[in-house]
Amino acid sequence: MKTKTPWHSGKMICVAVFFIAAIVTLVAIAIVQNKPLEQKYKYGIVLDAGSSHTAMYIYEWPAEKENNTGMVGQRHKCKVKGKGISSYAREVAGAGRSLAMCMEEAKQCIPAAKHQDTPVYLGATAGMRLLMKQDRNSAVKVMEAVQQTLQASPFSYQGARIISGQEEGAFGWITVNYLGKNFQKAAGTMGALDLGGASTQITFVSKETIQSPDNAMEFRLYGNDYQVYTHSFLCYGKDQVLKLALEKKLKSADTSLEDPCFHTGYSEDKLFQKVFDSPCVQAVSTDAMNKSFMHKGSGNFIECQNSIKDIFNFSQCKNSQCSFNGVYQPPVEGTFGAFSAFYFVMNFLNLTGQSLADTKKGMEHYCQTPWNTIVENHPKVDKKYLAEYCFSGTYILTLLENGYNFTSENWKDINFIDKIEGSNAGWSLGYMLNLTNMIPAEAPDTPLMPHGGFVTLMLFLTLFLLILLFLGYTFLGRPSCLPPKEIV
Ligand SMILES: Nc1ncnc2c1ncn2[C@@H]1O[C@H](COP(=O)(O)OP(=O)(O)O)[C@@H](O)[C@H]1O
Ligand SMILES: [Ca+2]
Repeated sequence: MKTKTPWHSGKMICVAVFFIAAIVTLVAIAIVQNKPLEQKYKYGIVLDAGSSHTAMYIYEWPAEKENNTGMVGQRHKCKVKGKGISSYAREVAGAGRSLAMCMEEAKQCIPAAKHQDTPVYLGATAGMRLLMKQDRNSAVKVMEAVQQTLQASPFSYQGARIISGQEEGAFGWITVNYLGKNFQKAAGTMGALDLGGASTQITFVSKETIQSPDNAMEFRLYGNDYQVYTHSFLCYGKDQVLKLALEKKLKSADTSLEDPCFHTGYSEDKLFQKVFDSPCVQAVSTDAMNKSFMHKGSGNFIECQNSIKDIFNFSQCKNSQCSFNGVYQPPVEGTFGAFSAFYFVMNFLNLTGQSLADTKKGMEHYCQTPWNTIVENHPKVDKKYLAEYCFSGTYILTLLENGYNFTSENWKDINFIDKIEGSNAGWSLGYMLNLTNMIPAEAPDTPLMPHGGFVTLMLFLTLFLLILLFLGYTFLGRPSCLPPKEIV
């Protein structure tokens, strides 16, 4: 007598084939679905036309994640050779030409197929704001020249304009908080301190209701409302402040000037024109402009600080409190990112992580070091920068402590930063994010789990059910719906 097992029955073979086919299909689908999607990148270009120089930034981001915070990163930075575009007032075509090399780099860096869809923006800051005051006609022509160069590139030209001080401050704040992924954190945002050559910006969220509309900016980002205090001080960038400081010390009849903000042994013949060529200082006669004076250092931090205090007006304030020059400012709150020249100078001086008292001691020591020692110790550093670090560091300390009212308690809340997650801190990223609508007002709906995770989970659950079914069949006997075993 032979017993025919169910495995030999046509029905069971059929079921088994279906089971196996189903598992193979599921595994295949899961593998295909989970294969990392070929990342499609998008690109954007921003030219930061500063008073001292222009920098081109190329940003990139995965196309399908453009509304997630922190997804846009800096792919490449190109420094334009030569000075800022405002220095081309007398030879405007040169401003356009100066950008050509960086635009060429952009063509190499961004895949050709993407050129047409890559937006390019140029934003000019305080150098051009000053030229606009001094010589409007030339300023307009400089902007036209840079516009022409950008329009001639294969990228999608989106505009070249002089941005306002409020925009410069606010977009710097957006950049640091976007890169720090702070917009979706409960911990709050970080203030932004930007020091340029011709202006400086302070931007932060204050508990206090902003008392002057010029200093208030409102944003709704990722479902949260932010009221931001911002102010840009034109002429208080470090290059213009040096002119303001020299103007205070120089009399038109002087042939030499002893300056505590420069090192002993430093001595340089300078034209009056170098000091008085800016709308930030009082004009002098053409005669006086052509004279020169011997700029000599005496290297004394305390005296330097006292001389720098003279360029701030601390006396008048129409609001509950002010920073300086009658500008309303609520008390500083929270942590701050201090970038651009704040970082360059304090990083050079090795004073980015010290207490306020130690920072002052460090400055005192640095300023009294003789010029020849400084030159010997830093043979590779550009002499122009090198000569000015004592002045710039002292100005930074004075601006932060006496201007913005940072104290020895909250000094540690200032972080001197160059980059966050590989991208430079500055207004340019925030500017592009804003213009491309990449920061949504409301938080995007996020699925419970990523797609890949979902497919994997479904696969495991299905396998688990199949195993249960199989075990159920072998241990508990055949379901009653199957035909009874035939005994032959
Ligand atoms: N390595 C460096 N050391 C010191 N200062 C620097 C260094 N690199 C750039 N700077 C200074 O940083 C400032 C940048 O200002 P910039 O962005 O051109 O002007 P603005 O923002 O006012 O239009 C300038 O004063 C420039 O001299
Ligand atoms: Ca700048």
